This record gives sequence, structure tokens and C-alpha cells, in this order.
Amino acid sequence: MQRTVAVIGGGISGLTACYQLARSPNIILLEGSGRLGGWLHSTRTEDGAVFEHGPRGIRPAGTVGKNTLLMVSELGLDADVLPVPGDHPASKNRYLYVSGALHRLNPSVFVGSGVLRTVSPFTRPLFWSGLHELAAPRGTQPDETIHSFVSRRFGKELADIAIDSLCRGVFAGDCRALSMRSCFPALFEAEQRQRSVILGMALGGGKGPALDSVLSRRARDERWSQWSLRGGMETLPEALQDFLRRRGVEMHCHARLQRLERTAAECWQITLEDGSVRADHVISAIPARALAVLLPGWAEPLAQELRSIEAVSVGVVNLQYNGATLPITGFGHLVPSFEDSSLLGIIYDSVAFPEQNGTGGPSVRLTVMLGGAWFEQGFGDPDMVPQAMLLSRAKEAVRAHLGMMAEPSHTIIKACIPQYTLGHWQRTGKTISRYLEQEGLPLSLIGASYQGVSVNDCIYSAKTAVTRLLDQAH
Ligand SMILES: Cc1cc2nc3c(=O)[nH]c(=O)nc-3n(C[C@H](O)[C@H](O)[C@H](O)COP(=O)(O)OP(=O)(O)OC[C@H]3O[C@@H](n4cnc5c(N)ncnc54)[C@H](O)[C@@H]3O)c2cc1C
Ligand SMILES: C=Cc1c2[nH]c(c1C)Cc1[nH]c(c(CCC(=O)O)c1C)Cc1[nH]c(c(C)c1CCC(=O)O)Cc1[nH]c(c(C)c1C=C)C2
Repeated sequence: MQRTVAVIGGGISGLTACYQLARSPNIILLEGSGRLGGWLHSTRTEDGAVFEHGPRGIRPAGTVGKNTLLMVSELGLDADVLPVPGDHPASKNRYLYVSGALHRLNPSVFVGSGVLRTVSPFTRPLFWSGLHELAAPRGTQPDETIHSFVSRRFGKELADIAIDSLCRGVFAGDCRALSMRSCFPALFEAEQRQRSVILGMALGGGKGPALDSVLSRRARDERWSQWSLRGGMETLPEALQDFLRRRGVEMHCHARLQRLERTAAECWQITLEDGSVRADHVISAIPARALAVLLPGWAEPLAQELRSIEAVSVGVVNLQYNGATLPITGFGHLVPSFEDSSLLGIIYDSVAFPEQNGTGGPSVRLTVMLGGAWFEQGFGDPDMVPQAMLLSRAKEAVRAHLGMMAEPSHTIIKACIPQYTLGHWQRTGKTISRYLEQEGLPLSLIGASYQGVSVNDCIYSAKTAVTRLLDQAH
């Protein structure tokens, strides 16, 4: 008898798992909402402007970046790719908003001749942070917060300003709570391997698998910092959906799971609102906390670990200013938590991707990101916050930081980003995997809750999980 694999959750993780399984028969995808794609969600206006609800740019670098470009190529999307080359202002200019002013941080501040100069908002040349790092001893803790790791190796000022902002701009999180080992594993391992992060990164960590494609070679030659797709990031799940439909994969929207049980015949019994499904193996691609509530009472040890993987809420406010121009060009700016904790940063979408501005004449598209780990403190309960409060906070920030006074058109979304806090590596790498192994549970866990929040990480971990599953079956 053919085995049935049920994939729960039709975000990019679940769709990629189906894509990797598509040669096998009896695959069923169950998505709770009315659409596939999860956070890859783009609103397209009648005049062709694109507003992203979640990710708006993907990095091409490294094994995970190349792997995504390979899938994009296989899906026939090469002509839709919008690259941001290395010499583009959105690659060269990123800003920090400190003491009421924008400070430009171009890459040479960290790696070029700029390290010898004092660049505001820092009070001394970053050269000294580099020297400090090269001399600092190897850490002895199995895990450490990002703030503690960077303060110990590079000095407190870099941690307080640059790293605090970076963690807000990637995890919407607090670097004093996030785990270095789980959020930046390559840097953590570089220190373990070579005693110094700088030396470890310079000497490299061995070769990854060969995942080259025409797109990844172009990305390397043109030094892309990121890329998107002409119709927005949602083009990717749409292409996956088309591919899966052609392969005959069963896909169901409005199929929210209510309960997961084991039957006497060692199958999964999956209860939906209006029926049930049986499967031999379940791939969960939903947030860890959402899975925890579906599990039966006997799996409480697993549910407990899953519940401890938290997530924070982000208010995403897209604003369009018709006929306006920005006072500066770049990727956007971040706001460190000491400056204004509940305002994370502003992305200048129209600079990186002018192709997505639409045909309605010149306009500026911005996204203001609010809340994150500071959401409750700034706005109260995420489920109760009035949209008007998020909108007025976003407009006020654009006025104060960029001097743009006009009345914008807008969309407001509330999103979630998982937080890898101290001990995450042990929770996912040891406790959870040991439990699944000991109980012999045919359950794979993929998605942003476990091994990286970026789109690249989600795609790569879905592929790895399916490869493991197919290897076990042979
Ligand atoms: C605002 C924001 C900006 C971001 N920016 C970037 C960026 O610039 N670059 C980048 O690389 N990454 C970015 N990310 C991160 C990245 O987009 C996400 O981590 C990734 O898309 C998560 O994909 P996923 O499939 O694991 O989860 P999700 O997209 O959350 O998908 C999970 C799916 O499961 C469904 N589901 C949940 N519960 C059930 C249930 N009980 N039954 C059935 N279905 C269920 C949901 O409806 C959803 O469709 C951003 C994320 C956010 C929120
Ligand atoms: C202000 C909040 C946020 C901004 N983007 C995100 C949040 C929470 C989410 C996000 N941004 C990136 C990733 C993926 C990381 C990866 O490993 O690929 C995610 C989940 C990319 C990113 N954005 C910024 C940086 C430094 C990075 C890391 C990779 C890279 O260098 O490109 C900076 C940044 N993010 C935001 C702004 C306004 C900003 C800075 C100018 C928005």
C-alpha cells in the first residue's frame, strides 16, 4: 500500500515540502486559511503597485540563498526576478536613526577603509572593535545572548547600537533575549572553531553542497544584495501551487486542523472542522505553538517544548506617497531600542524595487515596522490594537524621520516572527528530536519556528526534512 504524507500549513515551508515530495504519490496539503503562501503575501493594486505584507527581499548568498535561486529557476521564474545589484543605493546605503538623526552605514564602515575613521553614531573607529575581537578569548558557555556575545567580543557600543538594531531588523526581537547560537549559528561556530569570529569567517567553514544555477552565478557576478519578483514575493507560492496542481498534489484551503491523534493501526488521524484525514506521516509546517495545541494529551512533553518557542507580533504599515520624493536613497533605516523601542524601522521599498511602484506616476512606497518584542509595551494586546493607532504611529515616524508630510494611502497588517531564545538549540536539536525518535513518531517539524526565520532557511529546512524522509523510506 502507498504511504500517505500529510503536510500541514501552506506557507513557503509547506509548499516547498510538497514540491520536494511531488514525485511521490499520495501527498496532501492542508492549509487553514483561504489562500496558500503564508507570510509571502503581496497586495497588487490596479495600477500595478505592489505592497508586501511579509518579506520583500531575499538574500542570494550562501548555500541557502543558492538553493532558493535554484528552485526559482526550476519553476521557470528567471525572467520575473528583480535583482538589487551591489552598486545600487539600496545595497550600499542603510541607515540608523539615532539621537533624532539618520546616520548612513555603508558596507565600508565594517570592512573597508572606513574602519579607521570614527563614523557617527559610534564614538570611536570600528578598527578598535576588530582588534578587541581578535584578542578576545573563546567563549565557554554552550549558549549566550547575542548582546552578551557581541559585547564580549567586539565591545558594548557595537552591541548597544548596531547589533540591537540588526536584531530588530531581522527578528523584530531583543538582542538581550535572543540566542547567538540559534540566530547566528555561523558566527557562533566561527568562534568555536577559530577562537575569533573574524578569523573563523575569513578562513571559512568548508564547502556546502553544489547548488549553482544561472541565477546564482549572476547573483555572484553582479553582487546582488537581495532580489524580489516582479509581481511581488507571492509570485513564488503561486508558481509552486501551479507546479503542484500539475503534478496532481491534493491541496486544500480552509482546512484548519483541530486535532492530531494516533490510531491503533499506527496512522495519524487528522481532524478538520468538517471531516478527517488519515496519514502515515505528518510534516508540520505551522508555527510550533499552533502545533502544540493540536497534539493529544500523551504528547504533553513535546507540546511543552513547542509552547516554549515564542513569537512576537509586528505591525506592518505600508504607505504610498504619490508625487513625492524621498530625501535620501537606500534600503531603509533601523531604530535602536534605546531611541524608540516600539518603532523598529522603515523600509524604502520604492528605492530597491521601483518596478513595483505601479503606473500611477512617481511615488514613494515605504513600510513602517512596529512593535516586535516591544509590541505590548507600546501598543497593548496585539489582538485588540486599533489599526488607527498603528497608522498614526507610522505616519508620525515618517514625518519626523523623513520629513514627509503628505497624506499617504496605506494598508496595515499584523504579522508574527518566532524568537529563538536561550536554549533553543537544545530544545530543537536535542529534546524534541530525541522525543520524536524515542516515541517513533512519524512527524517532521519544519517552518520558521525551528531552524531559521528567513525565506531561504524555511525552504532549505523543508528540503532537508523531505530528503531525510525519502532516505528513510528506501
Ligand atoms: C513582516 C515580516 C517581514 C519579513 N521579512 C523577511 C525578509 O525580508 N526576508 C526573509 O527572508 N524573510 C522575511 N520574513 C520571514 C519569512 O517571511 C517567514 O519566516 C516565512 O515566510 C515563514 O514561512 P512558513 O511557511 O514557515 O510559515 P507561515 O508563512 O506562517 O505559514 C504557515 C501556514 O500554516 C497555516 N496554519 C497555521 N495553523 C494551521 C492549522 N491549525 N491548520 C492548517 N493550517 C494552519 C497558516 O495559515 C499559514 O499559511 C518576514 C516575516 C514577516 C512576518
Ligand atoms: C524593522 C523590522 C524588520 C525589517 N525586516 C524584517 C524585520 C523584522 C524581517 C527580515 N529582514 C531580513 C530578514 C531575513 C534575514 C536573512 O537571513 O536573510 C528578515 C526575516 C533581511 C535583513 N534586513 C535587514 C538586515 C540587516 C537583514 C539581514 C540580511 C541583509 O543584510 O540583507 C535590515 C533591515 N530590516 C528592516 C529595515 C528597515 C532594515 C534596515 C535598514 C525591516
